[in-house]
Amino acid sequence: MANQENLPLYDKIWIKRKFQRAIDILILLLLFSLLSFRLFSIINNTFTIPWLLAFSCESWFTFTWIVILNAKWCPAVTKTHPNRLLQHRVQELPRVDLFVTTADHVLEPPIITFNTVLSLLALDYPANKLACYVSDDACSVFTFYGLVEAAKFAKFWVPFCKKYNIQVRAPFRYFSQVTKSEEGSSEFKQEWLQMKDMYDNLSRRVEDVTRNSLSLKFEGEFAVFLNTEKRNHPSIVKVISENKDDLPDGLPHLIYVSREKKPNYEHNYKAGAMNVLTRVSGLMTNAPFMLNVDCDMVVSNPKIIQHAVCILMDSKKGKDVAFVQCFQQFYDGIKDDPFGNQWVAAFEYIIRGMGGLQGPYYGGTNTFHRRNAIYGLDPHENHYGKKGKLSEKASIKQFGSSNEFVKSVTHAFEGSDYSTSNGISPSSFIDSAIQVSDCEYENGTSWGNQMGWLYGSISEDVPTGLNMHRKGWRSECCTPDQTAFTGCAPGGLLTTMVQQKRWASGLTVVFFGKHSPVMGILFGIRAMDSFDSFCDLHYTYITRVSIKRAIIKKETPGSIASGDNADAGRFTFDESPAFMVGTTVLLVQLTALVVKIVGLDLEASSGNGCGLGELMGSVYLVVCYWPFLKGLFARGKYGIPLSTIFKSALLSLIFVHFSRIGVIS
Ligand SMILES: O=c1ccn([C@@H]2O[C@H](COP(=O)(O)OP(=O)(O)O[C@H]3O[C@H](CO)[C@@H](O)[C@H](O)[C@H]3O)[C@@H](O)[C@H]2O)c(=O)[nH]1
Ligand SMILES: [Mn+2]
Repeated sequence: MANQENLPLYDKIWIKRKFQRAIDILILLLLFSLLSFRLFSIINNTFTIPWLLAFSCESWFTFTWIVILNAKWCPAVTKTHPNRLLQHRVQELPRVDLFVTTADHVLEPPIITFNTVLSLLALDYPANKLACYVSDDACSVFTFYGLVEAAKFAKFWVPFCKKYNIQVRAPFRYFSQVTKSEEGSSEFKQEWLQMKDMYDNLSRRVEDVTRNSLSLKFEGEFAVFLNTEKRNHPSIVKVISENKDDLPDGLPHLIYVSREKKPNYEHNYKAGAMNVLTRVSGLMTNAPFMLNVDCDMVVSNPKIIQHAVCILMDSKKGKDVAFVQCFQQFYDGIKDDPFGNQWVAAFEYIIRGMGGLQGPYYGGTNTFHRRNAIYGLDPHENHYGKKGKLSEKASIKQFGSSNEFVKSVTHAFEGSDYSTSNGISPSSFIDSAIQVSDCEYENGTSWGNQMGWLYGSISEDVPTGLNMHRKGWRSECCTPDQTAFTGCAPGGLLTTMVQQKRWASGLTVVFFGKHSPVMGILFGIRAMDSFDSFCDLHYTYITRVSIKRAIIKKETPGSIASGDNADAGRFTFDESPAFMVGTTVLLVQLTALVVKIVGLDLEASSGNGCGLGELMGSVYLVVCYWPFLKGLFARGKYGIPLSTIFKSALLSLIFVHFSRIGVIS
C-alpha cells in the first residue's frame, strides 16, 4: 500500500473535447475563407477605407481565434484531496489571511460587506489560523459600525453554522434560501428562530444607522471617524475582535483598515488597498497565504480553504503555484443572460483551457495568493532561498522604512511562523500598522511597481497576474464540486455598460503599458480583450450587424447602479437612448420578416431580393434581441417605454423607406 504521506494533495486531469475541436477548426476555416474572399475582392474593386477596416478587423479576429484555440485545446481540471491534508497534517495547517475590500458604503452597503465577512469568519478551518482584514477606502463609519455589530453576531452565528453544518454561511443568502425552520430537531428549530431574529435585528439596526447618521454617536471607538472625509483622513487601523487565546474553535481575528488619504496623493484604487492589507497583515499575522475577495462575494463552500491549501501545499506540483483562482459564479443572475455577465463559456472553455497550460489568469477576486510571490520572489528563489541576504538598506528601499515590517518579510521568506503563537496579538502592532498604511509609506519603494499588486491600471488584476506568470510562476484553478464563491452579477444594461467600459479602458492601459502582454502573447489572452473591443466597435460600425455591443463600449454612464438586486433575473428598461438602438434594430428585422411573409417583397422578381439566407439572418437577430422583443409587450420597468418604441419605430420606418428606394432605383 502506498504511503499516505506521499500521496499528492491534488491531481491534475487533462480532458479531451473532440467535438469542440472540430467546431473550432470549422470556425477557423470560415474565418480564413472570409479573409481570402476579401483579398480576392480587391482584385476586382478599388481599394477603400471600409475595405481596409473590415480586413484589419477580420485579421484580428482570426488571430485572436488562433490564440484562443491554443488556450482552449488542452483543458485540465484539478482534483483536490482535503481528506489527505487533514488526516496527516492537521498540526501543520498553514495560516491564511483573508482580505476584503470595500470602497463606497452607498454602492457597497455595509450589509453586503458584513455578510461577506461573516461568511469568511465561519469558514471550516481552525479559527486561530485565520485573520480577516477589511480595507475600507470610503473611511465609512457605517461600514465600521456594521462590522462591529457583525462581530457580535458572529459569536452566535459561527457556532450555529458549524454545529448544524450549514453550507451557506452568509446569513442573507441562508435566510433567503431557508425561509422556514421546518426541518430538523426541535433544538435546531429553536436556534434557527433565534438566529433569524438576531440577524433581522442586526440588519435593521445597521440600515437605520446608515439611513440616519444622527443616531450614531462619535464616541469611544467611533470617535476617530469624526471629521474624516472620504479622500482626506489619517490611517485608521482597528482590531474589532481578537482570538486572544489562540483557540481553534474560537473566532478569527477581525481587523478594520482605512488607509490614509490626502488630496493630491494618488491612491491607486484597489491595488493600493491590497498592498496596504498585505503590509498590515504581514505585521499582525504574516500568513504564508492570503485570500482576496471583493465585498460583494460570499463563500458558498465553507471548506474552500482546505481545497486551495491542497494545491498550494502539494510538495511536488504546488511549489511553483503563485495563486489559486476560484471561478466567479453568480446568484440571482438573469436567465439566458443577454450580456454574458455570468461568464459561463469563458470559465468552461478558456479558463479551464488555460488551466492546462501555465494556469488561469488572476481574476481579481476569489483568489488565494502566496505571500512570497506577492513580495516579488520567483519560484526558484522561493524554493532555494534568495541568493545572498538582502542588506538592511536594500530591504528598506524595496519594502519601505518600517523595521517591524522588514522583519516580518524576513520571517515570511524563511517560512517561519512568528506571531500569535508567541503570544503576540494583532493589537500590539497597531502603531506600525498605522505607519505602513500612510500615503507616503510607498514613496521610492517597489510596491506597485515590481511587487505587490501592480499600479497603473484600474484592472490591477491583469498586470499583477501577468507579472507572476512572466516570472515563471504557475497558477491553478480550484473548482470543487460545491461552488466556492458566489457574487451578484450585474443585471441591467447600465451596470453592464459601466463594468465593460471600465474593463475595456483598464485593459487598454495594460495593453499599451509597461507590463504589456505584447511581449508574451500567451500570457496576454485577457488583455487582448482591450483590442477586441476596439475592433468590435469598428466592425459593428461597418457591418451594422449588431450595434448593441458597440454601444456598450461607447457609452459613459455617470454612476454605477448596484442596486438592481430587486430586478434579479429580469431585464429592465428605462428611457435611456441606449435602448433605442436595440429597439430600432429589432423593429427593422421584424419589418423585414413581415414584408417577406406578407409577400410585399417587391424586388424578389428582379432577382435582387431576399433569399433563405437573409430570412435566417433576420430570424437569428430577432432571437438575439429576445429580451427586447419581450420588452415590446411588457409594461412598467420590464417594458420598453412607449416613447422609446415610438422614436425607434420612426427611425426604422425611415431606414426601411430609404433602403427600398435604394433597391428599386
Ligand atoms: O479605489 C478602490 C476601488 C475599488 N476597490 C474595491 O475593489 C473591488 C472591485 O471593484 P469594483 O468596482 O467592484 O470592480 P468590478 O468590475 O466589480 O471588479 C472586477 O474587476 C476588478 C478590476 O479588474 C477586479 O479587481 C475585481 O476583483 C473584479 O471582480 C471592490 O471590492 C471595491 O470595493 C477598492 O478597494 N478601492
Ligand atoms: Mn464589483
